[in-house]
Amino acid sequence: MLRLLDWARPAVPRVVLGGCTALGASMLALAVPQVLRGIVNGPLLDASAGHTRGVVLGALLVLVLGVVEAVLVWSRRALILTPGTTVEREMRTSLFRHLLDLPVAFHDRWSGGQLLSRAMSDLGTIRRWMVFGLVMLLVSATTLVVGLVLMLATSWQLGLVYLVGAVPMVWLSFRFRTGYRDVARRARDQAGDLATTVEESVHGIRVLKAFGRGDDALDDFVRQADELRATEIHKARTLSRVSFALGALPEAVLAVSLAVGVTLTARGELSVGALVAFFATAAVVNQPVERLGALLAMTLDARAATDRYLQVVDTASTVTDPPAPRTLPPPGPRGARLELSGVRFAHGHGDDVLAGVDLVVEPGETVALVGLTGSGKTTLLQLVPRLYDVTGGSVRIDGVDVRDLTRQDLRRAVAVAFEDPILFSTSVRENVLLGVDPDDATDDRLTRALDVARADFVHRLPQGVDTVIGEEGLSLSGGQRQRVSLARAIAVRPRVLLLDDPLSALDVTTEAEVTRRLRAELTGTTTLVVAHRPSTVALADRVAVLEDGRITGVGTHTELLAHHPHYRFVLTALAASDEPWTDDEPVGTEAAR
Ligand SMILES: Nc1ncnc2c1ncn2[C@@H]1O[C@H](COP(=O)(O)OP(=O)(O)OP(=O)(O)O)[C@@H](O)[C@H]1O
Repeated sequence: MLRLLDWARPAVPRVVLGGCTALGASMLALAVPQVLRGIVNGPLLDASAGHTRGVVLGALLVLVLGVVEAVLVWSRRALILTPGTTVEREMRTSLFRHLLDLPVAFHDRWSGGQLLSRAMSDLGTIRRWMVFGLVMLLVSATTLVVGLVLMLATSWQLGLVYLVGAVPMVWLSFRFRTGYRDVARRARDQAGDLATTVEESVHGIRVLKAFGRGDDALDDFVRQADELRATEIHKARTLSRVSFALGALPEAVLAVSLAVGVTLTARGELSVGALVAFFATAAVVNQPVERLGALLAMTLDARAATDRYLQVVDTASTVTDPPAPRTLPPPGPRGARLELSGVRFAHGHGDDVLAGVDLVVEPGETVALVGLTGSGKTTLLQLVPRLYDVTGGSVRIDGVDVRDLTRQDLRRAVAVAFEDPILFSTSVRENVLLGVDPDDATDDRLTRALDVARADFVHRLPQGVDTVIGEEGLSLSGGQRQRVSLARAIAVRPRVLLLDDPLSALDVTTEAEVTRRLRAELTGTTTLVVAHRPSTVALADRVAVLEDGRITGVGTHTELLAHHPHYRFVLTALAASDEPWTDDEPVGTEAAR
């Protein structure tokens, strides 16, 4: 948990100061019994002393000590509150920054709910522990030690009785620590799974409703909620057992001490004042002992939360900037040369999806990538902007390996329109200009991109391009979202444009219009487009066939149709699942032009 210092360092002075005030308050509480001893042994029992005056002075001193203690307790809260929230914000920001930096492969493995629960409830737990648990644990431990010393000094026999009683308490605390640690971690992981279920159900609410599977989702949720409840009850039982023991043991020890103490006083071996002081001190010391269970539980919860937090933060990003980055040569008038040589890739520890892809897209050229479903077309596209890194071979833009560029330079040069267009809950303008440098984010750039993507419907939205579109653009239709997403890729004016079946949700007329405009616009851009429809192939100068993880044919549509059996097979499969495909369809360079 020392690792928390990485974020908490600036807050340390105030936390230490807060800890000191809390300690001061505890010490004052321990001072009260000593005043009592003075009162009992002095003005109360000593007939020669001025009774009333002494008692009143003593009472006044106790009052002052009480008031100062209260002020110190208040100061602790005031001192620690702000740094606690600051540390939480810093840790949350670090986590989010890191999540943005981690490669897509990481996000493939991690569910949203697990990340969300780390960012929210785990960090809340860590903050509460830092500002309360940690401080109180240290203060309680110090109070305990100082109190024990005072008790031993007051009467070594009674102090010894108390110390012997402390042995089972320490043993119990250690046992509790081992048992509670695992269950605390399990509860947090289960809460993360539950959050994932909520997130997925809300995300897929339309599917659940359309298929009438709401009850199944609810059953699933209730099962997970029950599991979490069982773990929480197990946790609470473990804590209540130790809390009971830590509450009852000191009382039992006090009962024994009382018997021993009264005997010692009766024998004249201990003054009445010392006896009173011992028990008043024991009453102060018992408070932290009784709190110990809850504080230990809080600490172990915070430890589980810290482990979960560090698990993400310590995951190294595998897609990083090179130590000595290269820059791309100045852009040519026709776009960049995209070259994939011997490219291999496997998702996780699975089989190779790409097993030696060789493909060159010349400057300004548009190549359509065609292959059966699951052949790896989307995967191949994602290797260019380094959403994943190749496991073999290389991807080069104008002769420079994409891994030798900084990610910022690379993403300025490459833009992608994904098949599933994700839009953010911001305005159309911000969505479209997302990848454009702020200095270049002009109205002209926006309008032109919207025009080419035939997304001019946005001008008819209530606030035009400033209309905030719903979560993931849900308030737009599928085709509208695709066009905004396409406009976003075009607005970057990249050297290399990657389109993953970007027009699949458009009607035939709109698609033909977008295709025409794209062809006119893409003269200075090299484009690789995944095609599922003949009309998308119409965009292309050449077609590349992806088969068994390799490019097995490159040529115009007509050439491939004549000589490539797998191409014909893919086309038949695509045509069967889509619109009719005929030989005289206006596709390929010759036909399209
Ligand atoms: N994130 C992932 N993790 C693990 N495997 C994946 C992942 N994404 C894709 N795959 C697998 O990789 C293979 C290629 O998938 P990919 O999406 O690249 O195919 P595709 O040719 O684009 O398919 P489609 O035409 O249906 O869009 C598939 O077998 C798929 O199951």
